[in-house]
Amino acid sequence: MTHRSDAKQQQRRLPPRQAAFIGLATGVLLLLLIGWEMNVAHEEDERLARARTATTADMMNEWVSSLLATSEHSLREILGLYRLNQAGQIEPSVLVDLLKRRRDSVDIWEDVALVDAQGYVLASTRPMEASRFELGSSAFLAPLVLESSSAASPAVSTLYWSEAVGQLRVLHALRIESPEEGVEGLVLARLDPALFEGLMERLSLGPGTSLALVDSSPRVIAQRVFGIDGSTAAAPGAHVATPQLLDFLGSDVTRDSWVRKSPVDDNRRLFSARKVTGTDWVVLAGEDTTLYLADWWRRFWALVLGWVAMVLMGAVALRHYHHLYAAEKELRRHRNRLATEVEQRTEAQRVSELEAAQLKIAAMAFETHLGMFIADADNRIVQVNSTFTAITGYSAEEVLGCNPSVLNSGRHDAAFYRHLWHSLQENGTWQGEVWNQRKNGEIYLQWLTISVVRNDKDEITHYVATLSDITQRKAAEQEIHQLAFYDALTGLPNRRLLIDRLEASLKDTRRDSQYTAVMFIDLDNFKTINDSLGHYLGDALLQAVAQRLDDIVRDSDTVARLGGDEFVVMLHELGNDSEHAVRHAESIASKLLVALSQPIRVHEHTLQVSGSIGITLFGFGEVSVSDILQQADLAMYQAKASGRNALRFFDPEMQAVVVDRARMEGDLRQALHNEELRLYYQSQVNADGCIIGVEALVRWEHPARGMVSPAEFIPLAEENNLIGPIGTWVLETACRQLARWAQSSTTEALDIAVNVSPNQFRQVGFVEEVQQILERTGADPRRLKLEVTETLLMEEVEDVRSRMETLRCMGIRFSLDDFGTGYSSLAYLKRLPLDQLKIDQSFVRDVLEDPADAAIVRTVISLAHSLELDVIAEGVETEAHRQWLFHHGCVAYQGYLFSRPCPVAELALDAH
Ligand SMILES: Nc1nc2c(ncn2[C@@H]2O[C@H](COP(=O)(O)O[C@H]3[C@@H](O)[C@H](n4cnc5c(=O)[nH]c(N)nc54)O[C@@H]3COP(=O)(O)O)[C@@H](O)[C@H]2O)c(=O)[nH]1
Repeated sequence: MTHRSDAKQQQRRLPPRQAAFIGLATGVLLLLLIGWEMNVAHEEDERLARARTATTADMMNEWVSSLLATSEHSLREILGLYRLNQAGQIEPSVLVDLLKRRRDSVDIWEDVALVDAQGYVLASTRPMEASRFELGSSAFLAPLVLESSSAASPAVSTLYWSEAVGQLRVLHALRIESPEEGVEGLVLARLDPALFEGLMERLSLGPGTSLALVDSSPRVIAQRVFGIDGSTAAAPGAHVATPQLLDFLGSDVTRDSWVRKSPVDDNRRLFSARKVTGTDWVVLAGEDTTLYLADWWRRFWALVLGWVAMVLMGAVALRHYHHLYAAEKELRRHRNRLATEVEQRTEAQRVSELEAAQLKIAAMAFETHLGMFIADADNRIVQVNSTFTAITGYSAEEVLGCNPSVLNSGRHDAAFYRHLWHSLQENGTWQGEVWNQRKNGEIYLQWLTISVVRNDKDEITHYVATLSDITQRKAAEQEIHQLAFYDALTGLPNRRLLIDRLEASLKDTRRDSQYTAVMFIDLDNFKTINDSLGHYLGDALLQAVAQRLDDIVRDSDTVARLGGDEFVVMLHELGNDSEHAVRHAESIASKLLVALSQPIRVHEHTLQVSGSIGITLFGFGEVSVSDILQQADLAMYQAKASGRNALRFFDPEMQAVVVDRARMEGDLRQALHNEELRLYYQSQVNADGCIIGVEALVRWEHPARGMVSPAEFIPLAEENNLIGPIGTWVLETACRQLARWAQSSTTEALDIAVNVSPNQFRQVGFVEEVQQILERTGADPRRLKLEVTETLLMEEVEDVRSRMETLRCMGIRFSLDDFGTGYSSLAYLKRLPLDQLKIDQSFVRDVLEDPADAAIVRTVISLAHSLELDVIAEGVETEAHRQWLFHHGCVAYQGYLFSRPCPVAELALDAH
């Protein structure tokens, strides 16, 4: 019986050959499984690396595109300036000035020039620029001027050797063309590739990554390699013509990726390539394969070693089995029972050894570079891997049995988790970004994937979660975003973001019909400070200015830095009432001017700056972003021309006025030198109609404009510090006339009244100058009357009084001009050494019709009488005026009734 059953068992048991075959098959199967698993892991690691490099390449593409968009915008602005120049509205000298300001405000521009279709330089920011660009010989420039089909939008060049700077550079060019003239020329901006490299340097990407900007030749414009010893970045100009890159450049695709040895440092990398939008430049973001596959190799070797161990154990087991089988055969007849037991034990041992090997492989697979934890159906953690511990800081012992909520940061609300659980129940999976908290309290961002495991009865048995820390990637993305849209020095929005916001605001205002104000701010004396105290202090000053501007506006408004010392403030939602919007914008701009002019403490220095602000409003009607910025810029230019620390609004005619004023200012500087000023005289008569004196009134005989009224050029002279020399000339000419008249008995008693503007009167040395003129000309001071206005008396009254006293001691008299139109304080009438009140012509004009004007004139006359001052009325045009004035006690007159201002030769002095 025992023998029979032993024999039966012996028949059922596998012969050693079959067992060896099965063992071999199992080994091969496991090898295949390992191969499959490693392949999947390799693809996954490569996919993740590709995603990372793609993100970096996209961001870099976005960044470079944004810089070029800013450059393009400014090229178009320069095109606008060129048109104004062509229309004669901008002087060539002003054009160069405006080009320089545009260049200083675009970070990536080194120089900018306007060239005509033959390549002759019309205007350039580089004083030593060659006078002609060889357009025809340049493969880049020639098509722009010669081929009518080439793009109207700007184009970027490949790297070229610039003779002007003696280094490699790239050009950004915009064609100037019109339907009538065809191609008229080019706007050319020269870009220094070092700038792109400098910007890349600021990125702190992960180790083993590289970034390159390549032109279409293909040569490196700029490259950076991050955090790998022995890896070198290529110098600008290095050729990187790999087959993959050449294929990519020659194809229509705009994005691609490949793995190959870098032609620069021979390191094997995975590259993601992007064509920079609107150009044939390429951004290449690379990641070193040895780094992103490091985990993969660790797992590969662990699995291979595990497999080898298992094969060895299997071989040992088989060998053992073979021995036992033989022994069993040998002892079959004698020790059937014993052999059966041995066989059973052997079988159990074999199975447990195989199971142990399989478990070991599974455990190794669990140890991936992603954090993993498994929770049971009650959501209690049952297993974590070492990467989980590395990411969260929690060891397995600390979290086993705990709810995963131990990782919660508190940043997500209940609705977030409700949605997560709902997705798990419905779809069996959920993935997304989650803010979690490490054991040390640090909050970090992770990418979490949760999958549900179900049994045969479709009941949930486990949850498997993988998590990866994406804080660094997010920080890099944020950094690139910051660099693309914000100014690195001040942290304010840059030109690109400002343009985006302006575009958005244009859409909003069209919808809501609300005004938006745009203010262009330029610091008046920044360049001097920057040049004299150094860029370190200049930068600190700009940061302080940015802070001040930002402090004044609302959070919903925008303060942006365009570059250099140019800032833009955008005030949103100013309502639909234009007057209210203007008032509001003016009040904010005034606050900004006050804030800017306060002393600024910067690194032991106390600095003082001021600003000029140009304002434009939009909200109704069609206008483009470019128009808005140009309007504000021109308004700012006018503010600067008006004497700085000022604000100006733009209106439709303003552009022409600005240009006209700039030209007139230049001409006025020449007027004295060219002897274009003339002194006219208007007689002043007494009650009998006899001339008792004259008022000296200056005229400007402009060679092209004819006779220019002082009402037009005196304010301009005041704003540009020209009033001093002009006033001196008037005074000296009038005094010479007095000296001449003193020689004739007919004219010796005539007075001359000379207008003195407040700025002229306040000038240091004015009193001494009057004295010197009197000495030089020999004029009798008692015949000289200085006409001052009320505005002079509003500030520093003591100083004014003391100067007037000194001049009066010399014998000079004072007449108060335009009395009644301004401050009209009785207090200063009493305190100041005045001799005469002059009734303003605006009251005399309507004295017969307007009872209010009549009352004012009566009051001025009686005031003069009671203060024992003379009184004279100007603007007397009719006999009725004269009679009314005479009737009310005024016995001195000036006006067209008696004579118009005229050259001295035409004065009717015989009436004296
Ligand atoms: N600082 C200086 N200011 C000067 C000087 N010369 C002139 N001015 C000021 O410019 C303003 C305009 O002057 P003008 O165009 O010469 O006008 C004067 C007269 O022509 C005009 N006037 C005189 N009589 C009449 C009249 O009957 N009707 C009429 N419509 N206008 C008349 O009034 C002006 C004189 O003004 P006032 O000086 O207030 O007496 C003017 O403000 C000048 O002051 C200069 O050398 N320096």
